[in-house]
This record gives sequence, C-alpha cells and structure tokens, in this order.
Amino acid sequence: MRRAIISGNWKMNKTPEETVAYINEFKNNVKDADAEVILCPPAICLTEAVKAAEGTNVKIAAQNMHYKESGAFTGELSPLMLKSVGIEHVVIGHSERRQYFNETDETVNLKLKAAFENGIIPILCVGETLEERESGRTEAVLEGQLKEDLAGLTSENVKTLVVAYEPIWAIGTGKTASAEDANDTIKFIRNKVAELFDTESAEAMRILYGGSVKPNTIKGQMEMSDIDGGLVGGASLKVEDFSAIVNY
Ligand SMILES: O=C(CO)COP(=O)(O)O
Repeated sequence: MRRAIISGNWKMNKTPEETVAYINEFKNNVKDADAEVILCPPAICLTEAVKAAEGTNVKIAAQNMHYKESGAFTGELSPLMLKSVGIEHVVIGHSERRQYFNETDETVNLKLKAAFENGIIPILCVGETLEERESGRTEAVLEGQLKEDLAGLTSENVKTLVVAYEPIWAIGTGKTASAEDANDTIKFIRNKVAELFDTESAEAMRILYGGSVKPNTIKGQMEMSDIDGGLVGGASLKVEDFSAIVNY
C-alpha cells in the first residue's frame, strides 16, 4: 500500500517570517494527517522552515538544486547544502524551471542522480503542454521525459522516487484534468516505469497529480486507484486551504 503524499509548492512566494508564521499555524491543523505532508518554500526560507517544523510531521523540501556538490555556479545551491540544513526532498524538473530556466531532461537526469547520491528524495515533475495534448502527443511526451530523466537510475532509486504528473495547461489556470483522466495518465506513467525498470519498483513509486488542486477537488482525486497524492501550488499558500487539502 503506497502512503499518500500531499506537498505544497510555494514557488516564489513568502518571506522567512511569513514562512514561520504559516508553519506555526499549519502544523497543528495537520498533526493527525494520514498523508505525508511536505512544504516547499523558497530557498531563502528553508533553514527557518526546517526549524519551525522540527518535531512535527511536516517535512520541508527544496524547489530546485544544482547537480554539482560545489563550484563556480553563481546563484545555485548544492545537494550538500540542502542536506546540511536538514532537507530530505527536492522538487526536480518543474515545468516552470524547464520553461523559464533552461532545465532540460539532461540536467533533470543529472539532478536526480545527484539527489539519490546524496540521500535526498526527488519529486520529479513531468507533464505535457496544451498543444502537445491537443495534438495527441501526451503519451509520447511523457515517455520521452521518463526515458531521459530516469536514465541510469536503479530500481532501488525508483522505489523511493516521487513523480508529480503536472499537465502544464492545468498549472495556475484553474483547469484541472478530470480525476479519471489524471488517473489514466498516471497509470500510463506507472506502466512505462515498469517497462523501463520492473513492476515491483513501479508499484512502490508514488505518483502525485499537480495542476489547480483545490480543497474541493482533492477528495475525488484521492479516490482514484493510482493517484498517490497532490503537488499543490496556489492553494498551498493559504493555511486554511492547504490544511483542508492535507486533511481530505
Ligand atoms: O505547479 C504546481 C505545483 O507544483 C501547480 O500549481 P497550481 O496548483 O497553482 O496550479
């Protein structure tokens, strides 16, 4: 039985002070949650966030990292730095990073390997654009991303990997894939990973849905056979809304 994960991706929102205030309220609301609870604040908030969440069931994740351990990479953070402040999860390959910051399947692959080498669990984002969907290429696009992003990983890696299926047309638009459609695509992802690795590893891997998840959509999504949780953007910014999602 796969344990659900509900993760909030704050993107470029909230200061360290706002982060601490949020966590101080949020931690009490979600202390009895069945799901694993993860918050992804901006990098500058990570240290404070880890401290504020200490001793609770709220885990703190980074939104990105570099694949090298150190060096001349101005503005970047390394896996070692994240580890040193107590980070155990990192979002890799979010569509916004692919779209605006030149993230490619090749760098995503290097980052996934670096995360596993450093004992950090990656949350890998994959998904298709509206144009790719409308031209019937969703499965081909996902297959390409999975093949390249997961190249060279081991079955053991795949068992702990978290994948987030985030159709790009559903991010921040208020449009969600129907729960059935998202479930079918997530099943496709699981089957592809079974083909690339093995069934046991693919069955152990958690696959989340992301894209306009709201308090009133999560229940239907979580009733699906293969949706193992949510990666929530906008609705994770308000304690009340995200608490309702976590406690679906
Ligand atoms: O990109 C997302 C989470 O990573 C989804 O964002 P929204 O929930 O705002 O659509």
